[in-house]
Order: sequence, then structure tokens, then C-alpha cells
Amino acid sequence: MMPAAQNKYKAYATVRPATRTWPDGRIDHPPMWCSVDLRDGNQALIDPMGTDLKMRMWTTLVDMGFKEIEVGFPSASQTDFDFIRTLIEGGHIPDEVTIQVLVQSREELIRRTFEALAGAKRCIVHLYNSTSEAQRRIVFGIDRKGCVDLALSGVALIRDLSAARPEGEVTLQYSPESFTGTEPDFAVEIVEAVAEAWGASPTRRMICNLPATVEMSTPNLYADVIEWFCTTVKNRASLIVSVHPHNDRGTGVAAAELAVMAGADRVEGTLFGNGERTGNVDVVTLALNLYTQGVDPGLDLSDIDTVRRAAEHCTGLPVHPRHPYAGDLVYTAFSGSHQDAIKKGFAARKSANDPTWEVPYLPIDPADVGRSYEAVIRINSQSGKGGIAAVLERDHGLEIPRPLQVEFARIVQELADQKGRELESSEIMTAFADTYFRGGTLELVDYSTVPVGKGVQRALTASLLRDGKDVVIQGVGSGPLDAFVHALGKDLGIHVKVRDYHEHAIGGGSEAQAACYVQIAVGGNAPTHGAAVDAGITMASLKAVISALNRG
Ligand SMILES: CC(=O)SCCNC(=O)CCNC(=O)[C@H](O)C(C)(C)COP(=O)(O)OP(=O)(O)OC[C@H]1O[C@@H](n2cnc3c(N)ncnc32)[C@H](O)[C@@H]1OP(=O)(O)O
Ligand SMILES: CC(C)C(=O)C(=O)O
Repeated sequence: MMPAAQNKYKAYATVRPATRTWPDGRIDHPPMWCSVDLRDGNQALIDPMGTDLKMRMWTTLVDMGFKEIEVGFPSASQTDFDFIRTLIEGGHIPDEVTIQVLVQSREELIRRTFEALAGAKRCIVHLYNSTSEAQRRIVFGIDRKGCVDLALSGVALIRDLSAARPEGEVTLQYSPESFTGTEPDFAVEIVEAVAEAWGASPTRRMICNLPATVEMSTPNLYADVIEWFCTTVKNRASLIVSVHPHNDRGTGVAAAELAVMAGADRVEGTLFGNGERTGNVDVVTLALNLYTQGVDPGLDLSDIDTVRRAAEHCTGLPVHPRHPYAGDLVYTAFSGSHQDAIKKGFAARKSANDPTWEVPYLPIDPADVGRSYEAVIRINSQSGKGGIAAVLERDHGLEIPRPLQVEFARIVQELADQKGRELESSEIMTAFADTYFRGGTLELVDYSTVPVGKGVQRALTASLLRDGKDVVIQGVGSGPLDAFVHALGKDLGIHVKVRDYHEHAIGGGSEAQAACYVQIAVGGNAPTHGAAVDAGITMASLKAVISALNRG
């Protein structure tokens, strides 16, 4: 038994904005994005990235279009320091990209940070100290004033070192770390003090980053406190309000989205949500959530698998198969009704002249992120006729008619149940061929036809093997199939009624083949299906009838 919750945990304290506007919000433009893969993501890895992996991550982020990238904590690690020097000295930072570095409010660390930044044209120095009531009491042993003083001592040094930089001033970012555990009025107090000490103004905005260092509440309460902060803080116009959600409750994405509705201008996060504990907010999901609402996210994810491979290589962590937009299974439907609807959705798109995406069960066109339609439908015991027919069509060119779909789906379900696993496309084709391209008592060897009378009718002669013995049958009908049916009844006493007939070409040109599907009834017996593929359509149709008879 877990200990009684009410004795051990407290509900999150809330603050209510005077006018709560965020629930009516829509996100109609992307926030400013900042990747923290090379810092918060990296610091959470069992094996932090070395220079080569950092460079691969950096290139991936730049190629995706990030304009702000936190590249490390240069005063904490020589690897981070050296990597930043490599970026600057190697000319790897495009003009439109600003690097960001993290530092605590400690003199020697701040000085070392500025050494790392020598030569960088544009950079953000990100200063943090924890402001939560618990950390002030437990970790730092300081009161509110002590906490403000700690922040201000850092700001004063950064201001001086920044002013002395020959390359120009840095941008200051300040994080009241553990913001979600900080009394909102104190967060406002310390940010106002820092902004004033820095000399923030509408033309020299300071980034004020409000982290859910630990996600402690439902996302609506985070949004409430963000809106309350934005409407309470002095000189809001002098601040870029940034959020930095973590995912402790599994709602980091929702928290970020609601925070943007509540007034945040900027979001810090990582690719696929790597980061401390349960991770940082996943910027890939955030960006593609925007995209599916018709908003250009400003990040290029047209080749999501390349981004994913880079992230997996750099972090050593796999992306979950169900991860939004990027997982192996997210463009795959196993269940029958989903497969049926997806198949119909794709077909409707083909015939409609409208680019608007509207395929059931697929919130995004897989092609937009470089994934293929081919992977959409896979078959197991939960699959239905629509999906199975789609696989036969997609991989084997067979467009089987609806009554045959219904019958074959039962056969496939039994097979999948018996195997207890997903079926390969080749196994489905083999099952189809074994069932409907059926050899047996009868085998068609050849046939010929000639016109009869004024050519309205045709006479057909067919050579068959019946139980291995040659037989020749002859009949007359309105076409070769009709004449064949007549011949079977007249010469072999097999009285066939064709109940359903479909044919189509497979492929084109000299390689083209014909596929034919029939449903026949013999005497009072239950109808059976047969199918055949042959170079000629007549041969395919006669063989399909023979297949059906062999099954009967
Ligand atoms: C929420 C976040 O993700 S914040 C980022 C966290 N990232 C990291 O910590 C990774 C990089 N950090 C490090 O490698 C180390 O902490 C270093 C190199 C920066 C500092 O190392 P050390 O001083 O040897 O060790 P340590 O981190 O344990 O020091 C903690 C001290 O710093 C103080 N401190 C912690 N954060 C801050 C801060 N933001 N500003 C000022 N002082 C701070 C603590 O109160 C403690 O003080 P004490 O020594 O008087 O008790
Ligand atoms: C330094 C801050 C922004 C941080 O990483 C956090 O609070 O998670």
C-alpha cells in the first residue's frame, strides 16, 4: 500500500489572474523557439555528448531552423567550454543564430563564461538561481532578500563584463529557477529587480524565463500563473517572457501550449523531450501541433526521420514507437475500421481537387514529415477487409472486389490468430494465392474461340485435365466466359452460374497482366470465389472459374 496521499502531499497552491483570458486563446503564430538539447538535454544523459555528438546535434538544430540554441554551461565543464570555442573559432554560427549559455550567480563561473564567449557576435547569457521557498530554505539557507541579492550580484557582474566586450553587449536571460515552486509575488519581485538592475527596456528586452523546473500542477494552473505574471509584472514590454516546461506529470506539451495562450513569447525545449527526469518539453511535438492547425511553426521537420536519427544517436535514447509524429507506429493502423477509413480517405483525396488534409485517423499527412504512405496499413488479427484489401492492392496490384474482401478477411484473421503476430504482406499474398488461385481436380490447359453466325456469339473449345486425364469441351455463348460455362454444363455436367465478375489490368505495357475474380454457384451449392492472374484477360477469367470449381 502507498502511504495515505493526504498525509504526504499537498495540493498545488493556485493564483488566479484578475481577468483570465487564456482559455479563449488560439495560437496563430509560433513562439520564439530555443533549443536546450545541448544543455538541459545533455546534462541529463548518462553519457553526456562529446564534441562530435554535440556538433551533430548543433548541425541538426541549425538545419531545422532554430534561431536560439543553448549550447552549454561553459563554466561547468571543459567539454562545454571547448565546444563553444570550436563553434566560435570555427565560424560555425550562422549570422541569424544566437548562442545561449547557462551560468549560476557565482563570480568565477560568470567570468569563465565570458571567456568562453570571446569573439561571439551575438549571445545570450542565461543567469539562474533557484527562487522557490523550499530551495531558499533547504538548499541556500537564505530569505527572499538574500535570494534577490544573489541574483543581483550576478546581474551586476554580467552587466560590467558585457559592457566591456569588444564584440558588443550580450542579451541577458534570467530564470527564477524552480519558478513553479516559487510564490508568484516573489517571482515578480525578483524579476522586476533583475530587469531594473540590467536596464531592460522595450528596445533592450531581457529574456525572463519562467521554468516549470519540476512540473507540479495541471497545465491550466501553470497558464494561470503565467498570465498572472504577465499582467502583474512592471514593464512587461521590456521583457521577452519565456517558458521552460518539464514533463514530470506528462503534460509538458499542454503546459507549454497553454502558457503561450497565457502570454508567453518564447519556449525552451528539446527534440523529442529529452531532459532531466521525465524530460523537457518536446519541441517537435509543439511545432507539429501548430502545423496541423495551419500555423507554420518556423521549424523544418520535413525529414523527421533524419532529425530523429540524429537525436537518438546524440542522446543514446530511443524515440518511443508511439511518440507523436515521429514514432515508428504513428502512421500505422492495425485495426480494421481504422484501415478501412484511412483507405477511403486516401481514395477520396485522389478524386477531390482540394489540398486540405482530411484523412480519418491521421492528423497529419505522413508525407509532410517525410514518412511514407506505405507504412500506413499493417495486418494482424485486429485487421479488417479494408486494410487487407489495401495491402493486396498496394503490394501485389490486386484490386479484389468487396464480396471477396469480406470472405478473405476471415481467412486472414484466422491465420493471424493462429500465428499470434502481425502478418507480412507476402504471407497475405500467399494465403490469397493458396485459397483462390486453386489447382485441383480440374486444370485449364488451353482454349480457342471462333465467331459463330454473324459474330454475335462465340464458340469455344477448351482442353482441360480432369483428374490428370485430357478432356476437350465445347460450348457457345455471348462471349468466351459464357461459352465456357455452357461447355462445362454440356460436356461435364457441371452447371455453373456466374454470380459476380471483376477484372482489371495489373501494370501496363507489354508486361501488363490481367486479374480476374469470379463468384460462382454450382447447382444448389453455396457460392464460391475463385481468382486468377494471367497475361490475357480471357485466360484469366476461365482460370478463375476453374479455381472456384476446384474449391467447391
Ligand atoms: C534546473 C537546472 O537544470 S539548473 C542547471 C543545472 N546544471 C548543472 O548543475 C550542471 C553543471 N553544474 C556543475 O557541473 C556544478 O554544479 C558546477 C561546476 C557549476 C559547480 O560545482 P561545485 O560548486 O563544485 O558544486 P555544486 O554544484 O555542488 O555547488 C553547489 C553550490 O552552488 C550553490 N549554487 C547552486 N546554484 C546556484 C546558483 N544558481 N547561483 C549561485 N549559487 C548556486 C549552492 O548553493 C551550493 O553552495 P554551497 O557550496 O555553499 O553549499
Ligand atoms: C536553468 C533552468 C531554466 C532550468 O533548466 C530549469 O529550471 O529546468
